[in-house]
Amino acid sequence: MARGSVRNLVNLYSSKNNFSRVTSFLHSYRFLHNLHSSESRFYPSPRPQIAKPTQFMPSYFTQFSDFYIFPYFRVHPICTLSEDEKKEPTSNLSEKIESEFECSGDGFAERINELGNEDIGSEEQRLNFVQIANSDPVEIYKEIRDGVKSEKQSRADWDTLIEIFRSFSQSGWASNQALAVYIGASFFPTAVHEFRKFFFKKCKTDLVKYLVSLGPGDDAERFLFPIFVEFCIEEFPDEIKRFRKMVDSADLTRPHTWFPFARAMKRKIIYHCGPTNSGKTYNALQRFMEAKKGVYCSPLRLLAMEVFDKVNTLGVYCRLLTGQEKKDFPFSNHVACTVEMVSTDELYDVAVIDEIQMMADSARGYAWTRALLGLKADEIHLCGDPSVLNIVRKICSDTGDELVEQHYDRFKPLVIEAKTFLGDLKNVRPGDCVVAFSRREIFEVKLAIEKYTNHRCCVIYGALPPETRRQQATLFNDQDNEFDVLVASDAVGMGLNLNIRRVVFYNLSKYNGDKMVPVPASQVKQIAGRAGRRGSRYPDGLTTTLHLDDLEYLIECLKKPFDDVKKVGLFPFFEQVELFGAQLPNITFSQLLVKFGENCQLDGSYFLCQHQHVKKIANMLEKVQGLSLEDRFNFCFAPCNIRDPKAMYHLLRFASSYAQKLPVNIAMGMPKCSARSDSELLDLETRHQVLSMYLWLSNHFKEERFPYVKKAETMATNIAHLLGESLLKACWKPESRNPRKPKLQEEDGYQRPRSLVKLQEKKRHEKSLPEQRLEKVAA
Ligand SMILES: Nc1ncnc2c1ncn2[C@@H]1O[C@H](COP(=O)(O)OP(=O)(O)OP(=O)(O)O)[C@@H](O)[C@H]1O
Ligand SMILES: [Mg+2]
Repeated sequence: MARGSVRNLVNLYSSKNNFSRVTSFLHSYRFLHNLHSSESRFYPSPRPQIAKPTQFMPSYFTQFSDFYIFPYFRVHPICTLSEDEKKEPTSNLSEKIESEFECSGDGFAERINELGNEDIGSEEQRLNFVQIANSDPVEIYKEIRDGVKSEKQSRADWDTLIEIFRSFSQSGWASNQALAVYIGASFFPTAVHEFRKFFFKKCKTDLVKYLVSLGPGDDAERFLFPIFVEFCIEEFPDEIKRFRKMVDSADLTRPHTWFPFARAMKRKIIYHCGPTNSGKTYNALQRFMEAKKGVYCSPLRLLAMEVFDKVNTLGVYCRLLTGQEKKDFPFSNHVACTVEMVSTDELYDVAVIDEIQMMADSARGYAWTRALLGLKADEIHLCGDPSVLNIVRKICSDTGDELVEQHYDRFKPLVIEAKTFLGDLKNVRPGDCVVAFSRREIFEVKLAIEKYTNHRCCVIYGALPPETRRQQATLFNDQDNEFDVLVASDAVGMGLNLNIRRVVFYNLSKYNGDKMVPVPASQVKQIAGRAGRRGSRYPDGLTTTLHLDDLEYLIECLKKPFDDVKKVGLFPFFEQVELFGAQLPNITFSQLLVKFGENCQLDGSYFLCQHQHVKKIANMLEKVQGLSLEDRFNFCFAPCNIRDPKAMYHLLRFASSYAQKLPVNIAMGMPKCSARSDSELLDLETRHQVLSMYLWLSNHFKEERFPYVKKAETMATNIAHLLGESLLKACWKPESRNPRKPKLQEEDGYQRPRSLVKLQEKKRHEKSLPEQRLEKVAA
């Protein structure tokens, strides 16, 4: 508090009329200050979380011996002034108050001045108010509790009192603070309702008058809250205990302590930090291959397959493990797996975690976090951009691991080309990769290029099986054929080594499940970085946009420094959800997940990964009887496209058979030939996804319950083959998987895509467009 403010306060304090208002203000100010300082220490994220007072405060209550509430009210009354001092404040008072309030507050002096202008009534009342404001809330509570019937109040005072309690029951502040004493948000309104009844029944006139003088709002809330806490502790011990147990079981703080074996090791973490195409993965894989026993964790099945093939070719025997496939190699000590599948039980000499920046991914981030925290390896190589470097440093200081940083530069700078496409796909050249962000656009581009030029296009997008993507990549990389252009979605963005000369962005906006949004800069960098890989036919990379309108955004993205990620993803293990669920019988699994999300506690460096996908499947499986909680949990993580009703239907069928203890069968025919239309192509994609799901389930449940694994594998291989064949001759207009959805573009012929960036950044586009130039930017 500034010295001037204290003087002001002392002056006000000495003026009789304002004595109690100032005291009450100090009261709430001190109270706020206490709470505020605990907030900033214990609520590191903007989202209110439940403080665990055990960690920082001495115990005070005997019945709840490990938490402590509002020490100032109990230990120091707000102003420890003698009676004489109260009557005649001296200049020493300013020092006294100042030393007690070592904080400053915005608007504090203004508030004091405001108080100075308010009149609060008779001398007797003033003294009463001072006494009440200085009283210990425990005493106030006891007085109400032990009192007889409430005294008669005026109509106006009752009305104000009702307003005060209404405002208290709706106070977000009070509801949040109540969490610290284990009054849950859902129980808070009931608790306030009971508190109100209790208060109205027995309160004394002085107290009512004092509250009325404060009026509805912050001051009254701050005054009432500690009394409310006393009431709750005495009246609702069972609710408090139950909620507390629930909160403790949703404790996701200190996740590094979940892996005691990894903590017992002294691990060496090597962070290969740099932009795309700088040799990060290459160098990490060198160590992996030299090791006696190693594991490579991949962000994609396709990349795991690539490493599996590559290291086996180089004579290092390696297994493959993804959610869908297990390929053993005799005498192998090495394994290439998808990051979700990595074992934290096995001991390794060297582990590689590729694309470590994916720790910050809103849905899958938890898998990278788990691998980093839990892998039992003497040496762990992380490959990624610098965005998570700071948080990895913090994690390593928490875990006690040694961190070595190796920084890399791009082998060759990425060059931005301007004014080469001019909105016309006819300007496509061999080695171009045209990037679009929806399946529909991908086929529109392919159709247009093949119709108006002599080029043939390969396609890569998320719904294609890895085998088909790989076949398309090989076709594109191979020079001895007419397929010299690649049309791809963002699925091309990670790790794959393709012979791309130039990445051309068809547009720079994508649908985020709700609306069209600009593609984030980090993703633009990642995708553009696919051009010009070392050792490929085109070591110098180029990138551009189809439309000049988008060029400025591309330049901006590539110039932008990497984000500094502040939080990485976490998701509870099944055991944590199970423990939490035990506190909440009679709710559905999907409700349980929602409750967990609401109540879990996280450190400031972590966020809870999104689980809409999981909740949607949980909802669908709700009616299936006979599944244990663990079965439900596992079914919910099956790789199922939740927007595809056919895939969802098959998942439901698999779960129902499993629950009835029947052998789970595929019950799906095999198409005889490749697709002749887009709807047939979509059907092939869905069938492959269903088979992939079957194989995934067979690896995550008892295999004997899924007796048709061999058949599913054969069918999946054949369908991937049919998909490849279909894509070679695909020359049809794309259809939507969901026909009811409004179409983003017109059906007839090739339409110029509308640039969302253009709309969103109209202002910027009013400026003159950049001159034709070649600009070197390190991506
Ligand atoms: N020292 C090297 N000798 C030979 N080839 C190399 C060397 N370093 C990297 N390469 C090759 O350069 C290409 C790019 O390397 P790498 O895949 O390791 O890059 P990266 O930094 O991991 O890129 P991304 O971020 O896109 O995954 C690969 O084809 C790799 O084989
Ligand atoms: Mg890499």
